[in-house]
Amino acid sequence: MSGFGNEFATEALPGTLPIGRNSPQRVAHGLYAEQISGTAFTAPRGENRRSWLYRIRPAAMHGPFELYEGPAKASFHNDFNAGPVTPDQLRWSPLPVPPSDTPRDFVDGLFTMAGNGGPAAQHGIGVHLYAANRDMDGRWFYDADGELLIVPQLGRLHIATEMGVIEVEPQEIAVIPRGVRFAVSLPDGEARGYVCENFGALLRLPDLGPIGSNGLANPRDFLTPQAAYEDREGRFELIAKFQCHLWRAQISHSPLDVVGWHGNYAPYKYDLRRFNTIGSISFDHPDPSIFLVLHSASDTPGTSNLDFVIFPPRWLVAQDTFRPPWFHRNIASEFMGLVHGAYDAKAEGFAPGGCSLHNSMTGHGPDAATFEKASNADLSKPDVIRDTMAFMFESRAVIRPTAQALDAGHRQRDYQACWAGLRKHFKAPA
Ligand SMILES: O=C(O)Cc1cc(O)ccc1O
Ligand SMILES: [Fe+2]
Repeated sequence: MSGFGNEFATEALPGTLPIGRNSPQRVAHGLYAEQISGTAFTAPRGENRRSWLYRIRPAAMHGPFELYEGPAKASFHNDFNAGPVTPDQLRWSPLPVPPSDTPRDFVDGLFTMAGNGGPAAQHGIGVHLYAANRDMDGRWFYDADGELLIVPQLGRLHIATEMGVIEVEPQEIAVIPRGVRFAVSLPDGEARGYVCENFGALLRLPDLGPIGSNGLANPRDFLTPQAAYEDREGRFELIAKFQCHLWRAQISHSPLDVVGWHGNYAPYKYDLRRFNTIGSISFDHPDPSIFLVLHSASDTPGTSNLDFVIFPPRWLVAQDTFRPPWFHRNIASEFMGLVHGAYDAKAEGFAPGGCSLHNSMTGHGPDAATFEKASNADLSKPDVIRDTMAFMFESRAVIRPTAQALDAGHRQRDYQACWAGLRKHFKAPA
């Protein structure tokens, strides 16, 4: 179903949805009615999100939760290192996909890189990578701490959720709302990518200001699944992330048993290749806010808890301009990843599947090779950047790397050397 944040109505069996009410005395087909709210009941109408689910069994039915002891216990968390945080520029090579004798499903394949804030404060983000080689089989996961923005880099994901099935491939994204239960299987046998866990206000499309009523990510390109349900019984597992910790409970049925639902709180996907990129047709490289796909607002207007920004294929035509990203220091903090191709500010070292972190006021920008090339480029011709998809999770607060990210084998400890070759060109006039 097409549209961002629409009021959807969908049923896998005809006649499931009650008409003119949400909670009739008896629901069709012997189903239970259940509401899931993603915003305060009294949130302004334009921001209010909730859905009504008509399901075989209510979500309350499962065993008691105990702390989860599986592999993700150590690697997937919100322990963002309360101590000193380095202002160094940081970069990592791709997280290796686990070997076949090390089974890791989507949840156990999560590896927390960095973050800020937390679910208790209801602001901030968790930045995670995943590398998996197994389907989630007989177990489902939900994150009570935040919505999950999933950015696949390698391999497709088949995400079966309470509200229907989403299939995504690299260069697409999926967003799973806080609390919605799901299982991920891997049609290609293995998968790797990035996850941003948003503890703050729900992701939404940005205002467009003078751009007008179209452009950037267009609402109709966001897709929400139609209802699909499983009627399955057995000895299964429900994993929850609740206040930074993972929990597990026995469940004797599939929680993906929603036969019909209506509302505006639902998972969705978006193909980043549909992004209508807007840029300079005169001079100067614009601020990267022009590439904003989705954002999570903070209490300060214009200053986001999270901006999800992409760097897609585009033409570069600006005259008398250094065309790649400039050297800069920002108040905001930037975690970058590369889904596909090469990034125009880095000639080498930023590989697909890799990531970098440039925190508040840390100087960064084009590497030495990119600077030399772009400073001498022939600007009489347009330049085209093809076959690329980089992205940024940008946050108003410092994105604190975890101890395991700083210690990781895939960290590039020589990253700063990419600027060492920048030569001194200055000559004072005689
Ligand atoms: O490569 C980066 O650091 C991201 C970035 C890109 C850009 O075009 C302008 C500013 C910026 O931070
Ligand atoms: Fe930057």
